[in-house]
Amino acid sequence: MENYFNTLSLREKLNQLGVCEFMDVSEFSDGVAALAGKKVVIVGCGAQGLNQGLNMRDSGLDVSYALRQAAIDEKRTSYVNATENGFTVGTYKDLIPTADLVCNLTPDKQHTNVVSVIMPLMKEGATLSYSHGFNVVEEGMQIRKDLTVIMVAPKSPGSEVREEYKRGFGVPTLIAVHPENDPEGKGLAQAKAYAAATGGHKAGVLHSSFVAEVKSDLMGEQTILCGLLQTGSILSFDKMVEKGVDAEYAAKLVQYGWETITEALKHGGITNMMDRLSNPAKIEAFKLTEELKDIMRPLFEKHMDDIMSGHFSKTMMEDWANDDVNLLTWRKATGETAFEKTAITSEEISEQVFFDKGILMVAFVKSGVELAFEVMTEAGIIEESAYYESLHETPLIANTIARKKLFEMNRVISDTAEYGCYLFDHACKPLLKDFMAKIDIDVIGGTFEGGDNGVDNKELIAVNDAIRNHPIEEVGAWLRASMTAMKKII
Ligand SMILES: NC(=O)C1=CN([C@@H]2O[C@H](COP(=O)(O)OP(=O)(O)OC[C@H]3O[C@@H](n4cnc5c(N)ncnc54)[C@H](OP(=O)(O)O)[C@@H]3O)[C@@H](O)[C@H]2O)C=CC1
Ligand SMILES: CC[C@](O)(C(C)=O)C(=O)O
Ligand SMILES: [Mg+2]
Ligand SMILES: [Mg+2]
Repeated sequence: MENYFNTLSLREKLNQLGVCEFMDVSEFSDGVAALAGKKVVIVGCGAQGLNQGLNMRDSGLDVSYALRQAAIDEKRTSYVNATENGFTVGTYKDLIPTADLVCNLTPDKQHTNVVSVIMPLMKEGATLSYSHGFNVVEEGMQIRKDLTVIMVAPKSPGSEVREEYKRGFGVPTLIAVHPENDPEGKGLAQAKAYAAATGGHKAGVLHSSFVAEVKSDLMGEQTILCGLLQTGSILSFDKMVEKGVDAEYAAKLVQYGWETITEALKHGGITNMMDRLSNPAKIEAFKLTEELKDIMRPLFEKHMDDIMSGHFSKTMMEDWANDDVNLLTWRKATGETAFEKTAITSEEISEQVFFDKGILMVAFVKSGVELAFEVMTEAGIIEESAYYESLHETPLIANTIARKKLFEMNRVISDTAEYGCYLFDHACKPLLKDFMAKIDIDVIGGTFEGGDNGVDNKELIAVNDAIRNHPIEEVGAWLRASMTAMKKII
């Protein structure tokens, strides 16, 4: 097998990277009809498997779970999750031959093994689906020609896929049909029905390609979504403790700070997040952001370049073949950071205080979101996709840190995201050494001395203009407006 993306001509690479059409909610008027009465078998019952399955069943689809024999025999969490929720569970041999749609929701690392075992069991003309295209794009998995291959990729952790559905909504979702496997031309209709069954159509569906989804998803998770939140957590906490802030207070400010400040992104983008600061603090956060962007831009570009060339996937797969030595070493090191180990204070921190004492964290978010967006779009990823993979998903990942710090984030995200997160974090922290040496508690954990709160008018106008006119603010405004409009119609 060889990297599928790298087999394409430059023209075809650019074509597939540029596939991105925002689908109007009216395109989902058939709802789940294309899958009604069909047998849906999900392989794997983890973060995405369980939550997507619950949504699909509630949307009227016939869903069961095929688990590996050992998971059934040992009554592993996947088995318990599926059976306690009243789903039929069986082995691959029991269920795969009966399936019209097989949803492969096992970890990416296992896809070649799993697909090689289930493919011969699939009936003629059935459909195989993924929620991330790594196996097809980076490993070049070849799928039997009679099978249709689709992708329905929620831009969200599995837990929020379920929570949003229960609220009567959904999470933005990318759908695609693999151009090499659409023998009957039914892939798009089925992908739309699957997205509707998970609630994604109520939040915004992008008709994308396997290639565009993989390259943007890997970039988002490695940089702003997980990598930079990890780096920012560790550096912010360590700085506060070094400067004498109570460690338990510092731990709370960081653990809940990301969630609180990024909530402002959901409502009004970076503009709104920055507007939550006083004028002098906003100008200071802006300056810190500009410095951070200059320092980190080459690292963001390296991650994008390595993802595009296949170097990232090649080296991660080498680690898979080497018993995950890097992943496990990095995971252990994360667990041993002082931030992870410090209990949090019971002292209340009010919502505004997270902004006022978290100016550095605001700067980390702004710089990471903008850099990820800029570098992705420069590489040919369409703005809407880049928005979902940066600004939109940051608050959803921040929620996981609020639950149980970095451990929870790295548990909930996929194996590829966890690997990429550590890779970025280990490269980023040394890069920020000189920058962090200059940081004091006026921008993290303490009070910003804004004097009499006065600012220079011209400087404030220039800063506000720069914030509001970043391209991510323009695309974000209309995507958020579409989400709100859909919420109102539905
Ligand atoms: N995590 C997320 O929120 C997101 C994930 N995705 C994508 O969704 C897919 C699933 O990821 P995720 O939900 O994180 O996966 P999980 O790590 O949560 O694992 C899913 C399930 O796979 C089973 N499994 C593990 N190894 C094997 C194997 N060798 N054979 C068969 N089953 C196995 C496990 O059950 P058991 O060990 O009991 O057999 C587990 O229940 C991936 O493609 C990922 O990229 C997309 C968007 C977000
Ligand atoms: C951000 C990580 C992710 O891509 C996701 C939850 O969308 C993943 O692979 O887990
Ligand atoms: Mg993702
Ligand atoms: Mg991912």
